[in-house]
Amino acid sequence: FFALQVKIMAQDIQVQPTPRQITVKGENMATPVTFRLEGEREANPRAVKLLKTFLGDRLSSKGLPLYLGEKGDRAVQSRKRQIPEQPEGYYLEINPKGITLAGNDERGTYYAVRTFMQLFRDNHLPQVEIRDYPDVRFRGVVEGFYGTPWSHEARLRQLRFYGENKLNTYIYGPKDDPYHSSPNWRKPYPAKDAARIAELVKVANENEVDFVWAIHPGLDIRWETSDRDSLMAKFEHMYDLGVRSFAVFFDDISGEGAKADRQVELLNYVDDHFVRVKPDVTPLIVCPTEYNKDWARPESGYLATIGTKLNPSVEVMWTGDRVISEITREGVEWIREQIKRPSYIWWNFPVSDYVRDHVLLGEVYGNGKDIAGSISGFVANPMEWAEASKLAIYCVADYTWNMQSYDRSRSWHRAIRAIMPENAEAFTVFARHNSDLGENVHRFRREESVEILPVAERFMKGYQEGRYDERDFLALQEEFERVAEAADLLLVDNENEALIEEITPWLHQFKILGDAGREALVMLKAEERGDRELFLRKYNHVKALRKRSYELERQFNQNPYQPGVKTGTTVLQPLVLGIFTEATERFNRKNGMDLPLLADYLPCKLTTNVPQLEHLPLQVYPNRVHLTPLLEVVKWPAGGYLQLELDDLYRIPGTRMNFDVKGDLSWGVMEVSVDGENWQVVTLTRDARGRLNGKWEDTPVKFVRFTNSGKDEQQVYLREFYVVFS
Ligand SMILES: CCCCCN1[C@H](CC(=O)NC)[C@H](O)[C@H](O)[C@H]1CO
Repeated sequence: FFALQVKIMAQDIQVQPTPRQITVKGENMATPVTFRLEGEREANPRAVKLLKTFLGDRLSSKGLPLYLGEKGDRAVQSRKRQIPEQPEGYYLEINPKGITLAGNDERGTYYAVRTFMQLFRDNHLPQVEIRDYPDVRFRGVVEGFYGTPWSHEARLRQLRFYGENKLNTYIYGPKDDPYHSSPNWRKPYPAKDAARIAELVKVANENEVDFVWAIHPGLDIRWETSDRDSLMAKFEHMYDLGVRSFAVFFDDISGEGAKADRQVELLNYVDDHFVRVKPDVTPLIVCPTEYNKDWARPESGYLATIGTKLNPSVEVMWTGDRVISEITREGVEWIREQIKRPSYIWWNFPVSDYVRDHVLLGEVYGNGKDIAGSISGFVANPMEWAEASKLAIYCVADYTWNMQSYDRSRSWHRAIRAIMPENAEAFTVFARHNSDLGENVHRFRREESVEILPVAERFMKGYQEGRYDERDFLALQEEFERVAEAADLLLVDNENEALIEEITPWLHQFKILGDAGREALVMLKAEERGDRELFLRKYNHVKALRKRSYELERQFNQNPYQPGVKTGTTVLQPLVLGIFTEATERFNRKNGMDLPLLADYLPCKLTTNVPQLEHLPLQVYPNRVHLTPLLEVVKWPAGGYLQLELDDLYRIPGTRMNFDVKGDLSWGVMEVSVDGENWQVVTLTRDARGRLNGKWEDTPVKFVRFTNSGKDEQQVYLREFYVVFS
């Protein structure tokens, strides 16, 4: 019986991340009024500071002894053999004779204190022994996305969050910071920015987080000593600010900067003449140009060069089989062969810079639990929404510390309670329906609205076949009510104002979705009962809600890539549209009316024979359609075309393309057609910024296409491509 009881008690002891081994040694004990701290002179000063701040006036020269220190320190000598050998491992013991917090190294001691703080209750302490250590050596976040870099305050909050969750790495590499990348990577930071970096380093150290400063020189680096010296000088400048961990990113570049042997020569030089001569700098990290298997060209010999010529101590990053992909055992073993060392995973989730109108709040899943042996690090690339990214980061902390025990749902629920303790329920509803990315260029998708999906599918099928289960109807009604409630509760929540500020546009959209869902269900019943007056009232209400939704789309989160605010796109939005459409069509038939359905914009179909454009989502507005811009270079073959087919005949008062091409654009031809057979050429003029503009005011047309009519493949950046209709 006792063993069972002990087991039950072990489960209800919640420590984050999940420790490797907890043994309950007896009943809970009363929390001592005071503690006598032993070992503070030798122990990790950051651990001492954290513990003393936490215990405050419970510290005294009398009281229960609390032994703190690293393996070899006198205070924890008697427990030396109990301490795990692994880096950052620790041993924790609480019993009526005393408490031991002993690390295998300084960080281990710090983590023992963090665990103790989580176990602490004012009136009782569990009698436990914990032996714990992380699966993955380097764990954390790489701020490596395109778009608005995180604010200084957001970064400070992140570093404290990492300290609480035993993440030990933050890599500073925002693509749009001009001092990280071109044009100013050669220049020192202006004083104000430099002071902020120095503060980040200080707070990172307090939280036992390595602040890794990354440089992204590849867009315009010249393989001469002058640029090598510029890079060295910049690293010295960062060293003077307190930075002790460095990275070089060669991702998303082409041309000169992408040459493997030149990169390796530079990296080995930096390793030999900077990293290894400084007494306290951690191993250099590089993000290679071929950073995923999809882009790896065996014939280029790029990875082979990295594997055979790059100093073995340099860490090599990897995003998996594709730019955005789940990390599998097979995948990490493949890359390990190529680069002749474990890879340092750069996981491109929850980054959303290619689906900027979505927030990604879903569970962290799909990565192997058996990859720890083949990787040296695992850092997540987050969204530009720092607080919202904490949900996934919390789960990554859990997963990378103790893979075998990782449970995606348990971790996700704990993350929500950690981030929004008061409104955890409301935030859970919101996060459930804001997790998928929608159609996107990388074709990476996530589950969304998992619980309600079977009910929604069964209900819609039943409704269309003329009989549905009333219980399903009520379940959907309940869900839409929860959606509306959650939105309002979160909009007035003040426990995490930074988070609410980030997601407010999506909360407004979520409220509209909840209201529209409930009203669409009322329409359905009114139509069934033949209650014309009520039906028309609710019909108009839903259309008004839809219009408000569009207005939000154009007011918030404007950016040149995926402007707007999408929520519940995979299940709830289609469900509302489906119910509204079916009810309205039935009403029209029964009453000889022709109420228009929701102008779900003018449907517009894209067809193309340019591989990279095949799955390009369109941004469609009542009178415009935009192609989603692409970050990577597009290879446009000779004869390659892109065609937009409209639902009706329209004039085209304006069309604009920006391919970011300095040179000749005469290979590009724009044509329009009524029937898709006979085409007329549209005259294009090139404006001062190199953009192509055109219009077609003659007979209305149904098709617009753009073709590379030259004989060579063209390489362009799809910065902007839109067509206005009227
Ligand atoms: C240009 C082709 C798209 C690449 C997209 N990657 C980038 C580079 C990268 O992944 N490096 C490892 C940024 O980091 C970005 O955030 C992330 C996802 O959009």
